Order: sequence, then C-alpha cells, then structure tokens
Amino acid sequence: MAKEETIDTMVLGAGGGGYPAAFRLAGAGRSVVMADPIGNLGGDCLAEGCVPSKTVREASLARTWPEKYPLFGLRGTKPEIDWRRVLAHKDRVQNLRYAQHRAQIEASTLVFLKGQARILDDQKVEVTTDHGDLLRYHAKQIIVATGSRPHILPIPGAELAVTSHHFFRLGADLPFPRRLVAIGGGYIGLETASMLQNLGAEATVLEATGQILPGVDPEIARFLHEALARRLRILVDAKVTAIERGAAGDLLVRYERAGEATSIAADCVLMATGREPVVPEGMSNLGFATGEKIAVDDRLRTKHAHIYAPGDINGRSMLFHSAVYQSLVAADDILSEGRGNKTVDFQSVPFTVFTEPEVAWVGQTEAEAARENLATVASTYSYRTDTRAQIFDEDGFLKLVFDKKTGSLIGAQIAGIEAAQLIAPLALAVRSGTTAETLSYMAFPHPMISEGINHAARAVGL
Ligand SMILES: Cc1cc2nc3c(=O)[nH]c(=O)nc-3n(C[C@H](O)[C@H](O)[C@H](O)COP(=O)(O)OP(=O)(O)OC[C@H]3O[C@@H](n4cnc5c(N)ncnc54)[C@H](O)[C@@H]3O)c2cc1C
Ligand SMILES: NC(=O)c1ccc[n+]([C@@H]2O[C@H](COP(=O)([O-])OP(=O)(O)OC[C@H]3O[C@@H](n4cnc5c(N)ncnc54)[C@H](O)[C@@H]3O)[C@@H](O)[C@H]2O)c1
Repeated sequence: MAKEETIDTMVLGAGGGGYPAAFRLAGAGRSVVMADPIGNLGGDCLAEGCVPSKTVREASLARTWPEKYPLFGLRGTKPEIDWRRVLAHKDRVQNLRYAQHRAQIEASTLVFLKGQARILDDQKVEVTTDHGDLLRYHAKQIIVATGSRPHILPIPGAELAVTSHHFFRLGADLPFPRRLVAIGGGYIGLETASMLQNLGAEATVLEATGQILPGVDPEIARFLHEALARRLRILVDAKVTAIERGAAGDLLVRYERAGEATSIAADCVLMATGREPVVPEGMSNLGFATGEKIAVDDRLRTKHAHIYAPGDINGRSMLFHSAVYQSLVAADDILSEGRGNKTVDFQSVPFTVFTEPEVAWVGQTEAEAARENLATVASTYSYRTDTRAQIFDEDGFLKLVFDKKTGSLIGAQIAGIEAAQLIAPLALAVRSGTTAETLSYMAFPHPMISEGINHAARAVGL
C-alpha cells in the first residue's frame, strides 16, 4: 500500500500547460508536486515539437539564403546538407534547454517526479515513478496538463507512416526523406514539408478538405497555398485512404480526389492529421470521457472547480505560448481562491505557421466580425509597397481589422516574411484595445515591416 502525503497542488504534466503554474504556486509557498514521465520540463514542445522543429527550420532557411544572392549582387552556391549534423544541432539545442530547465527545478521548492500519474479520485493522485515507486498524494487542487499526441488515421498501413515525433525527438535518426508525402495540410504537414523541401527533399502535401489550414482566414490560406505551390506539390480535396509498401520497397500513399482513387510514391510518409488529447488514467472516474478534450472555462476550471486543465488537453488553442498563459491563469485562480481577475483572453492569442513565407493572425477577421454583426473597418498594407520587403523582393500583406464604433483593433492577419515577429505587437494591441488613432500617431522603426502597422492604421482614417 503506497504511503499518502497531503499537499496543496498536484500537477500532471510538465509542459507549457503544467510547469508555469507549478513554479508560480511553489514560489508562493504552496506545497506542489509535479510528475512527468519525460523527467524534465517543456513537454512535447521541447521533446518533439516547437523547439526541435524550429531548429531544423532555421537550418533549412539558412540553406535558402543563396537564392537571394543574385538579387543582392552576390555570387555563391547553395550549401549541401549534412542531415546528421542538422539533427545534431537540434539535439544540442534541446539539451541546452533541458540543462537550463534542470537548474530551474533544482532552484525551486517544488517536488518533481519522473513518472506517470493517474487519478484515483477528485483529490487523490498516484504516481508510478521511473524507479517503480508508488507515491500517493491527497491534493486540494489538481492541474491536469497532460497535453496531446498525434492523431493517427485509422486507415490500412497507418503504421508505415511516421509522425513529428520520429522527426524531431531527441536522438531522431530518420534518414533524410528524398520524397516526402505529408498527410494533412495543417500546421505540421505544411511546416515540415516546407522545411524539408528547403533542405532538398521533394515534398507533397495531401489535404482532405478544400483549403490548406482549414478554418483559417481564406485570404491567408490562398496566399500561402500559391506561395508554397511554387516549391511543393499541394493537393487539396485529397483524402488519404491507405498506405502500402510498393514493390521497390518505397511507400505508396492512396488517396481519393474528385471521386477518383489515385496514389503517389514516397520514401517517407508523415502523418500530420491533427492531435488528440492525452487524458490520464482515472479521469473517467470523474465523469470525463476518455480521449476527449476536457472542457474548461476561461480560468481553466473543469466541471470540478478545483481541477484545472490548461494547455493542449482542452483543445482551445493548441500552442505553447497559449499553454503557458493558461497555466499562469490557473495558478492565479488557485492563489486568489477564485476571486482574482485573471482570465484567459483567447482572442488575443496569436497563431503563427512557420512556413516560408510565414503566416500569422490574431483576433477576428472581417468575416468573423460580420457574423457577430459587428461593424468593422479594415485596411490592408501590401508588402509590395514596403521598403524592407522591396529590399528582399518579397510579396505579402498585413491586414488590420478595427471595430468601427470604438476604433479598437480586433484582429490582424499577416502573410509574408517576418509575420511571426510582427504579430506580437498586434496581439498586444488586440489585448489592450489599442485604437487606430493610437497606432496612427506613433512610430515603428523604418525601414522595417512593422511600419506597415502605422500605415495600415493611418489608412482607415478612424
Ligand atoms: C511538431 C510540432 C511543432 C510545434 N510547433 C509549435 C510552435 O512552433 N509554436 C507553438 O506555440 N506550438 C507548437 N506546437 C504545439 C505545442 O507543442 C503544444 O501546444 C504544447 O506543447 C502544449 O503544451 P501542454 O503542456 O499542453 O502539452 P505537452 O507539451 O504535450 O505536455 C504534456 C506533458 O504531460 C506529460 N504527461 C502525459 N501523461 C501524463 C501522466 N499520466 N502523468 C504525468 N505526465 C503526463 C507528457 O509527458 C508531457 O510532457 C508544436 C507541436 C508539434 C507536435
Ligand atoms: N506553428 C505552430 O504554432 C504549430 C506548429 C505545429 C503544430 N502546432 C499545433 O499542433 C496541432 C496539430 O498539428 P497538425 O498539423 O497535426 O493538425 P492540424 O489540425 O493543423 O491539421 C491536420 C490536417 O489534416 C487533414 N486531414 C485529416 N484527415 C486527412 C486525410 N485522410 N487525408 C488528408 N488530410 C487529412 C485535416 O483536414 C487538417 O487540415 C495544430 O493544430 C497546432 O495547434 C502548432
């Protein structure tokens, strides 16, 4: 029988949804235990997501610089890739961050366990540690931040495909895919196809719906589709039905398009068809359905007010920075005993797709606002008129959407270079209700694309 200890808060999962709350609560003097089988912080974002994928992407970007050489009057050839070393650099960055996180754990008062946790009842959690110990905790609050895992299509041959885990995990040893087929034209399919093509692969993206990035502003999706189609093969309305091993040892991806069954050969097939929540064992005892997202309010409270579920597990915005924000709001709710004023403003969480070109957005589009009968004024700044974009000969656009009545920024959509950086001040503007007037009568640096924010705001004349 495991010994039971009484603590303030138990945290399941040490990713972006878990550790910020754990540290905040421990820093405030609460007794906190956090468990994660990875044995370190960062969750999937560091283990096989954001950090490693963006490290490989930087290698891919560096390789494309020579494509601009003639524009700048330079001569030089495109570098060859050494895939093993690209992956070694990725591992180095992951290990650097793990070392940094280890120091944070050591400097903290929280108890961190390398192990798997399961829910016994609405106040009891059991952890099986890596050493086989069974530890039981009675906690006043439980934070369930166990994240998500790749959704594997239930199709014949699905086991022949790899997921982002195989590409980006620490110590990944996949051979460089000369012919990649990505199933799914969402974030992971597009980002991975884009970076691997930049590194020398032939890449095809098969998307089941009629638009890449389904649900995203069609203007952004259209721009990105056209730009990527110059280097990648992108097929929409292409529903993958099976994967087979071909006679020559390669893989055959079968899909249906316009009522016709067809196939494409590959030496690597990436399954990038969304992510599903990882619901810890025992949650069903508390009335949560296994395999389903956990519903939360804007303070991350589940239907049991003392059980919180920040991050990917609630599916509201499956992004690292959103998970961190949610985690901190959950901690604030605990510390303030539900009387604090912190809630998550999901409207101001920015989204970015790290393809080349990048796209990013925050808040509402004109169409979304119209559906809510909100009168808006919008303004689009073309990269073609922007000094920095002209220096790079890059196309793109930055669109700002304002509430006509109040003049406040309610949304922004960007497609083109530096979109991921540019969206941050716009997220702040959405969050704080900054008006077109304020954005007009202030100055962002010249000659940087951010001055487009000033131009677009001035153009609406509010
Ligand atoms: C390839 C890829 C690229 C991405 N790129 C980006 C990006 O560029 N920017 C961005 O913002 N987001 C990106 N994301 C999304 C981002 O990784 C997630 O949104 C983020 O990791 C969510 O954090 P989380 O804490 O909710 O979940 P996770 O990071 O999944 O962490 C959950 C943790 O819970 C642990 N756990 C699971 N079960 C248990 C249990 N029973 N007991 C204890 N612990 C448990 C897991 O080991 C894991 O460490 C990417 C994701 C992928 C897959
Ligand atoms: N830059 C970032 O912030 C970033 C990067 C990577 C991942 N992420 C997060 O991870 C999540 C998961 O990414 P993802 O790309 O796996 O999921 P996704 O939901 O973005 O895209 C999955 C795509 O697969 C398609 N699909 C489903 N079944 C199919 C079939 N049979 N044939 C062809 N296509 C099919 C869907 O229509 C969809 O477009 C994202 O939603 C995002 O929250 C974020």
